[in-house]
Amino acid sequence: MSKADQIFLANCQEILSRGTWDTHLPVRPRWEDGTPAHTVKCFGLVNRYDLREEFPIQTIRRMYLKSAVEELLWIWQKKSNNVRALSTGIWDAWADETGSIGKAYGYQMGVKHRYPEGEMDQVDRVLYDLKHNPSSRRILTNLYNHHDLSEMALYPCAYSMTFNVTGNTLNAILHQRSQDMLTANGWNVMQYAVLVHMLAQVSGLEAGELVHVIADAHIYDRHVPLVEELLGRTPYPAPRLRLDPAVTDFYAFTPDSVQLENYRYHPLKEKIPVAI
Ligand SMILES: Nc1nc(=O)c2c([nH]1)NC[C@@H]1CN(c3ccc(C(=O)N[C@@H](CCC(=O)O)C(=O)O)cc3)CN21
Ligand SMILES: O=c1ccn([C@H]2C[C@H](O)[C@@H](COP(=O)(O)O)O2)c(=O)[nH]1
Repeated sequence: MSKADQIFLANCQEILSRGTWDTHLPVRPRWEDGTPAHTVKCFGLVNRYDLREEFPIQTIRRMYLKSAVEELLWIWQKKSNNVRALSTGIWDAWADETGSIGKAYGYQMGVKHRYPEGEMDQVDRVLYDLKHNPSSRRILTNLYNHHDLSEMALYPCAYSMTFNVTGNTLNAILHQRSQDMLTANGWNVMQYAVLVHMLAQVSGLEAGELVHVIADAHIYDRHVPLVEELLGRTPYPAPRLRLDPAVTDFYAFTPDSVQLENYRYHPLKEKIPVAI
């Protein structure tokens, strides 16, 4: 049984049974028809995924790993904030007429900062430190730049990665301020697990643990029946992740560098509506 399913189902069970509804509060997100999108939530979930044991991907519904990796590389490798650089339409609702989502995500990754070693952006600083300063306790990225928030279409949700090298193992903590459990929990976990695998491979390290810290873990009102359907399912074993072993430069990975072996999943008939 996939560990990612077990964790997701336990989180959802907890949110539905012990969570707090915001039905009586004014909320920002809307459904496509303009109705306020309310949620039930738990605060402060911490989930640990041991990437040495298995790849954390859900099997209780089909997960689109290549699309999730495409979005990850859009942010971390292309450092783009334009949805025209994405083949899926997942960000279209937040883009302006030029396709831009403002100074969010990839834009922040591409900003260069001055260091004694020269000018580097956040991704290049991580790659440099993993290679040259593996004992450093300062290897982290942060997209939550208060100075630019007013120019972001959506404030970053998965906003920080802290990397830590222990022996020959690369561990990481993903900090997330807000998590739409049904749409994006499995999506964010599998894409950041792939990132840890990619960074480990190009740095001569082994991927270790991914710790996911979620401040506001919520289920939207219209997702509750779908989550209840998923809670009744029996997960399959996790598939194996195959990352193209020939890639030694982070900038050479593509969504096709990632393959799943023996991915079995349950079909989900309904399309998941996303609150905007
Ligand atoms: N309310 C909300 N939830 C989110 O998860 C979310 C936002 N807003 N806004 C920004 C991004 C966009 N995200 C998204 C949006 C849509 C899918 C989605 O439709 N996923 C489908 C299939 C994708 C595909 O066809 O490749 C899925 O079944 O996982 C995933 C992430 C995550 N983020
Ligand atoms: O990677 C992502 C991006 C977004 N989300 C979700 C979390 C929330 O449901 C919305 C953002 O709304 P806020 O009011 O700004 O919190 O998008 C996600 O889960 N993962």
